Amino acid sequence: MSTDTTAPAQEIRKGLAGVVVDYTAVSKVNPETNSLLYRGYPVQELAANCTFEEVAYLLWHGELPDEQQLAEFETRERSLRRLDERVKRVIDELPLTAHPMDVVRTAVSVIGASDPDAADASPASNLDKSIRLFAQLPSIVAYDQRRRRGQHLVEPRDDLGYSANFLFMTFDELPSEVVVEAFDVSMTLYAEHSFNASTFTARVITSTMSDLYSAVVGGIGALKGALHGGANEAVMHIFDEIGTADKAEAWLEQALSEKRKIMGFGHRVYKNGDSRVPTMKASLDILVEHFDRPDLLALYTALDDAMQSRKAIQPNLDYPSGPAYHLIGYDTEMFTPLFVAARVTGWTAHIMEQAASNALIRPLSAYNGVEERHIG
Ligand SMILES: CC(=O)SCCNC(=O)CCNC(=O)[C@H](O)C(C)(C)COP(=O)(O)OP(=O)(O)OC[C@H]1O[C@@H](n2cnc3c(N)ncnc32)[C@H](O)[C@@H]1OP(=O)(O)O
Ligand SMILES: O=C([O-])CC(=O)C(=O)O
Repeated sequence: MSTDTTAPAQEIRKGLAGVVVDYTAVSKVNPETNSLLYRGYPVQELAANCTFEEVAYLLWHGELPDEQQLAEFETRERSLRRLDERVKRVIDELPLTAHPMDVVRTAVSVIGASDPDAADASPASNLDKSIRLFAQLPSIVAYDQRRRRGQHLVEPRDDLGYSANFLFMTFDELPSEVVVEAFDVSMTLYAEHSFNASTFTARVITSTMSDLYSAVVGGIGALKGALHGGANEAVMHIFDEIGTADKAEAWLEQALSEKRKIMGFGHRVYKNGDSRVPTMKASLDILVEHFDRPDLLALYTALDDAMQSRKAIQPNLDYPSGPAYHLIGYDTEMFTPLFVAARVTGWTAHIMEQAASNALIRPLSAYNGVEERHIG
């Protein structure tokens, strides 16, 4: 059977590699200068000087909040943290065999289905929904982590900031300042990254005039994959597989001979290193010191060194984030849901941007199936 090999009118860029599909004012990734700007601010400056709440506000509003705006925003966020009984019931119904990303995806879906204003896509309503998801995702992730350990739910505390409360709800104790800071930095670094696969998914869904919750659920589905957000979990599985630093080189040799992708390395846009890695690595170093785990740092360094001499492919943000979340105390399967809690800010900023200047996203394909034929 012959196939239609008609040459397409335009060059096909597999995976849309290098294709510019729209403008965005949310963030700028510049691989040439190895920089990442959120609304014009270098992400390193935001990580060093701002809380994650301020960064979320910036992504949504385009400007950092002044003192009063921040106080109002914090009060509102803290008032929305508690989960509805229905969301808790649905989480309780899900088997522990379900991946935590499936739990988060389902919980967001339930929040959307429970919102009588789900279909209202006005800017005010979308902002409202974004703040609610921002406030409730930590409660969902913390609850799921705890139920997997047979522990009871810990209610949020509205005298704590976002990251301190997130960790408190997860571990039922007040976290040390060092840990809160490292976690907060990771949230800021994970918050936004232009037209990555999950954000693009959310924008495609928004472009059909679907609702914000549906777009976020789609984003979660896209983030789950190991080539995207799922890599932070996969990094830790690799570390477990390798065991100790002295085995890293031989492990890598074997993995590459089997044509395996080494998780936490490589990037579609950055080819000379991910702009966020030095900041997250500095936080990892602090956590290693705090938890006295030089062995983990040795393994981190050994695999990175081996990868550099063998392939010269740089680590991406998932490489330092995975071991950082491990040290903080999360189970490996919870790492990508932590990414969701951060990235919901970027997704929703893009959803609002797409909705404000919409065009249905519908590319073309070149046909390479069988030529026209007829029945009989
Ligand atoms: C927060 C984030 O989402 S960051 C991304 C997280 N994902 C990962 O860490 C998964 C591992 N990395 C990868 O699979 C890739 O680097 C991706 C998917 C992130 C980027 O992929 P692409 O831009 O499509 O790069 P591509 O796959 O074309 O790589 C170019 C070459 O480098 C190789 N390469 C890239 N990354 C890796 C890796 N992690 N391990 C081994 N080889 C790799 C490819 O095999 C390819 O080699 P080839 O030319 O001999 O075929
Ligand atoms: O930009 C990408 O392709 C992936 C990434 O690093 C992110 O989403 O943070």
